[in-house]
Amino acid sequence: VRPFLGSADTGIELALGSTANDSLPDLKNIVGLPDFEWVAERYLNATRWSFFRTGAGGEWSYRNNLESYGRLRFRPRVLTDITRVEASLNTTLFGHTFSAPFFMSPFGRAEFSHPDAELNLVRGAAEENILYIASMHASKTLDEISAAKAPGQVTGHQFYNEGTDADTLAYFKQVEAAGGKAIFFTVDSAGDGNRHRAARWNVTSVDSGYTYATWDYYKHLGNLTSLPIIPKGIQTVEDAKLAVAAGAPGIFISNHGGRQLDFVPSALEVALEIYEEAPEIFQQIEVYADGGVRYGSDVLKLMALGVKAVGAARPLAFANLYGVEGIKKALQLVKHEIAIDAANMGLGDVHQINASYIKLNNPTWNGWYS
Ligand SMILES: Cc1cc2nc3c(=O)[nH]c(=O)nc-3n(C[C@H](O)[C@H](O)[C@H](O)COP(=O)(O)O)c2cc1C
Repeated sequence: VRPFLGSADTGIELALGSTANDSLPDLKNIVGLPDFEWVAERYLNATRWSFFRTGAGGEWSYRNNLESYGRLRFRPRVLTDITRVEASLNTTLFGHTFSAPFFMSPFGRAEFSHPDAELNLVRGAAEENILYIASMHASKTLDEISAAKAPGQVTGHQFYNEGTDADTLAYFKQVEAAGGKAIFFTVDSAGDGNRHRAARWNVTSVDSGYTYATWDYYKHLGNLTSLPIIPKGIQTVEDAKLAVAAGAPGIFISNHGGRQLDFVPSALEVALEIYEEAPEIFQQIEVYADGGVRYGSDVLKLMALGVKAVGAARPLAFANLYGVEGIKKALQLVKHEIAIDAANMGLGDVHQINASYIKLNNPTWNGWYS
């Protein structure tokens, strides 16, 4: 067992270490996404903390999600005009324009960090014009989430195959009525997740049991809705190709935050595999990714390989301790980091990033960094 640096030491202990465990530090003292996790670990009770934090098995996938960004180096360019980079962040996803190439990944049981649960998530997303993808296992009902939406707000909705076609059709109709514009079909959870940390507190997956889902079933789902259906949980280039062949308008590279199967590749590793073996996929369809994203630089590394937009879940679950203001602050921090990091890489337009801005075949790629 080697020591694992879950979060870089950037001095939060020195600054906020005297905060009592039952109080939240002032939001103005939060300087980055990892700070919300530091707060949550001290503030939440063991059951709630363990539900959000858990990974599968020995949590190697969880750690690797965080650490793999640290193995890839940038190749920044200098003396280019970057003064308009902030204005370049707008990103169009499934035909709708948002303020950044960043979105909020779906997670269940948001009530564990705030009584208003998903209502804060959807409201914060609206105020910052960021895509929010609601979990099918949200604490609030879809009607409640829908009622909290701003007029015209575009949301995505996550789907697990857990019932009959009639149940699925009813859910899709509800999503459509709620103004949902895309379905994210979670495909990485065919079996239950082996979650030791969560099992100790009896808060393992909400989606347990064995799930029937095949590529034919994926195609069949297209008969039940006209919304784009994006498979969430793609982890190999083979499956990325099968998704294209099945007519998917997009794919979502994800390992469920390392919560389903231990020893699976991080999003960065999967994106690299697709980049090396079938780079045309990034042009053919929209590619989304998440897992361990905590800094603007993580977003940029995935985008350099061709990923269109990048998500995070746990940081938003923890930011929700502060309600809507926490969600807004988290989204503002990420947007700002993406912009200033892109500027320091010499990018006048964040969407011009490509693989020449990262060092492929770096000797540290296969080694541990921390
Ligand atoms: C507490 C929690 C609950 C989650 N619930 C769902 C879910 O209901 N559906 C789903 O597709 N993914 C779910 N996920 C996975 C996230 O959508 C996302 O893929 C992953 O957490 C990203 O990694 P990150 O938490 O390191 O950002 C959940 C993740 C967490 C942490």
